Amino acid sequence: MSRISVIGTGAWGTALAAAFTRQGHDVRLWGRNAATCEEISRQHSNQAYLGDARLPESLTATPDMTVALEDAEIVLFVAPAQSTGDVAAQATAHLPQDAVLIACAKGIDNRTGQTQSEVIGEKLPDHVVGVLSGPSFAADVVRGLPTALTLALPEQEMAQALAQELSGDAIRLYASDDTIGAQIGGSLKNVMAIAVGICRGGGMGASAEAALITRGYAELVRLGVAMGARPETLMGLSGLGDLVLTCSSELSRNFAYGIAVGRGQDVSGLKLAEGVHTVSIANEIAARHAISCPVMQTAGLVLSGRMSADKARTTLMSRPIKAEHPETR
Ligand SMILES: NC(=O)C1=CN([C@@H]2O[C@H](COP(=O)(O)OP(=O)(O)OC[C@H]3O[C@@H](n4cnc5c(N)ncnc54)[C@H](OP(=O)(O)O)[C@@H]3O)[C@@H](O)[C@H]2O)C=CC1
Ligand SMILES: O=C(CO)COP(=O)(O)O
Repeated sequence: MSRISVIGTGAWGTALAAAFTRQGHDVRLWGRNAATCEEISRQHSNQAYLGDARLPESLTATPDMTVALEDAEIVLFVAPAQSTGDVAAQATAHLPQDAVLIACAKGIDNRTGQTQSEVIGEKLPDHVVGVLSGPSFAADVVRGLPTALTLALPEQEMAQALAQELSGDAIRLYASDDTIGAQIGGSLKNVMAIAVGICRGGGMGASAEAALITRGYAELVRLGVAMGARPETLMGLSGLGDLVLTCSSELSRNFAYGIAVGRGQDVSGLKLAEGVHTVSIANEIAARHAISCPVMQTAGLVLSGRMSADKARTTLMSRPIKAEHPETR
């Protein structure tokens, strides 16, 4: 049994906290909203983010970092990607010396281009920093449905030991030492899911969606490898696995966001879609590495209002004809 602290009382933080509590760990949640913390601790629900899902009675949440992080052995960072740096800075004064930190948000810091583990590592340089990522909807995990994820730590043995410790009936963890690779899939699949959503919302057909997923995956691999990911990691749960989930279910907020854009609907009230915040920096990084990413680039243009969904379709369809796998020829 481990003492786990979870930073973030949104859908994913709360779902992970519930799942690890059910697996017998001593879990404490931190959230910035005192009323949500009170609801989790006393009513065992988080209506705003997880509707009627029932949380374990022994799970408590607090807006006080000192209380949340007391004696923590493992700390999961689960605030939205662009706020990870802020919450990591807030945690500095309260973290036990040996706590292992795990980045759970999916996105690239749009000020620095850093992955989540790099952001955390910069603020908290004396700690081991790992990554938890893979195909997993909070709505499934909070209900105890089976999920498999990648747990990456800088050393394989350490990852293996922690994967063993944290796996249980509902969460099965696969160990990896590719911390960069385990974050690229989760960050870029959000952008691809928006692109595929635009295609769905624009009524472009299932064949076009399959083409976008496949060509989007080719971009994800090209850019991921340039950023330091191992190709096999991108083929795994945190890459292909998450791309498949997010591009095929309307439970995905990124996919749903894309659908709304494709239909020409107002997106201002929609839930967090991390791809919207990652697309520009991902395109910047691709340009820096001279990696061709037409799907991501087109998605960026549509999302910033500089291109219509129809124009995106004709742009992608009229690109020069080329080999499917130029790198193998
Ligand atoms: N939902 C899912 O199924 C999954 C999500 N993820 C990833 O987890 C991350 C978090 O997503 P998720 O929990 O779903 O998001 P939600 O939108 O459900 O919740 C976001 C939470 O973060 C809080 N928050 C927002 N800004 C800040 C800030 N600046 N400082 C501290 N807390 C803040 C919000 O608090 P408040 O209520 O006060 O606004 C809220 O509790 C994302 O990167 C997402 O991609 C990964 C796997 C699955
Ligand atoms: O990352 C997720 C599933 O693995 C959740 O996807 P959305 O953020 O698009 O809902």
